[in-house]
Amino acid sequence: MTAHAPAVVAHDLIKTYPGGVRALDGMAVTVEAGTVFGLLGPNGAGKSTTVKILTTLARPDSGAAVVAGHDALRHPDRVRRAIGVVAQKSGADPVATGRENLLLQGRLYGLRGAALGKRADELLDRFDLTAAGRRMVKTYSGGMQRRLDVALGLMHRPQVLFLDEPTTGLDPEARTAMWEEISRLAGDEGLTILLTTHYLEEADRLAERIAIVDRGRVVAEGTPDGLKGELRGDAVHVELSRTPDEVDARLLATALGECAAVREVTFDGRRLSARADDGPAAVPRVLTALEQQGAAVASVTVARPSLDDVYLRYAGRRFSEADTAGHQDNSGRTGGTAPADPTGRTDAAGAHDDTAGNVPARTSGGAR
Ligand SMILES: Nc1ncnc2c1ncn2[C@@H]1O[C@H](COP(=O)(O)OP(=O)(O)OP(=O)(O)O)[C@@H](O)[C@H]1O
Repeated sequence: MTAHAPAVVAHDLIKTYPGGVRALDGMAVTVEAGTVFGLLGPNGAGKSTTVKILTTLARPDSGAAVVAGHDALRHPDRVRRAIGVVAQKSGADPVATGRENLLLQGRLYGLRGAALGKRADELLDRFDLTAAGRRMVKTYSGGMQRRLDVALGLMHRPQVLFLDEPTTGLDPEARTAMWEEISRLAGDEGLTILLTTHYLEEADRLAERIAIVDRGRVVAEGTPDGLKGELRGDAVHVELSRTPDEVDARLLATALGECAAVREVTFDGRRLSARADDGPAAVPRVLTALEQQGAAVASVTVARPSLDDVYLRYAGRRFSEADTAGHQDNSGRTGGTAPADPTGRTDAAGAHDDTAGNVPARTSGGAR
């Protein structure tokens, strides 16, 4: 990788799973070296599929991906040596100790002797696991296990670390601790981190740049503040007393549009959202306009734009709505992510993911 080359460049990625599910539909991502980049999207948006391709655990139907200066499709072995992967499901052996897991991981990457033990102890210390290092992993709390997963991903000092939903399933306290840890990692010299998340707050807090992913492609990209800044003015949210039907919703939107104080009116059930240059000043006019249409209002809030507002603007629906709809959106299925395959193959069919077979069974928590 040359000094200023991006750590990850992928474009035009298309991936169709068996059964016709188009998981990626022109996905593109560029991550500058030494930065934290967030792929933010609801369930089923295509984040994990992107990570699987970038980490050589799946192949796209078409498109290109270069990671740490190596072509991920032509030289997957070179990419694997340069990256660490923390997959959604823990890769640690539950009946081995934390330290044993680290030692095994290090051996898979060629570390031996004193250097191996030193690196394992260094990481146990760094992730506050020294006291638990000689205990079996099955006795660890969720947060401890997740910290060990990240330590495993770092054992061989990768240039690029992939964190797939690093805090999903953690309680709020463990999540905050993990955020602090990731922020610290981001300060490590030269380490590039690509994380996927469906937590708006997580992306906002950790990532220097964010790509918002919806239905297999990026719908908006920028810094969290830049993205929010693009949405001029305040967000005005009105909770109606009852859900308007389609005709009423249209009438209300027209009436609000005419009152000139607000723009970009959208409905999500009983919730109406709009933008206003001066939110507080717009509220009385909004209430009057709604009242004139006979709509009863339960509550009104005015807020600075959030990433949820950014998502709404670019994806045309609320993040929570899309997250709940999950995989139904582009697959027609309701089933959630396909079960991980212990062989390291990540596609349901697996047959065309032939590169995955060469990954050491425990490569930093890959495809499990
Ligand atoms: N092995 C598979 N076989 C068939 N369809 C799949 C497979 N893996 C993922 N999909 C489908 O591809 C789409 C994208 O899934 P993907 O897991 O990449 O999304 P995601 O954004 O990571 O979501 P999540 O946060 O739930 O993991 C979804 O519709 C999903 O159901």
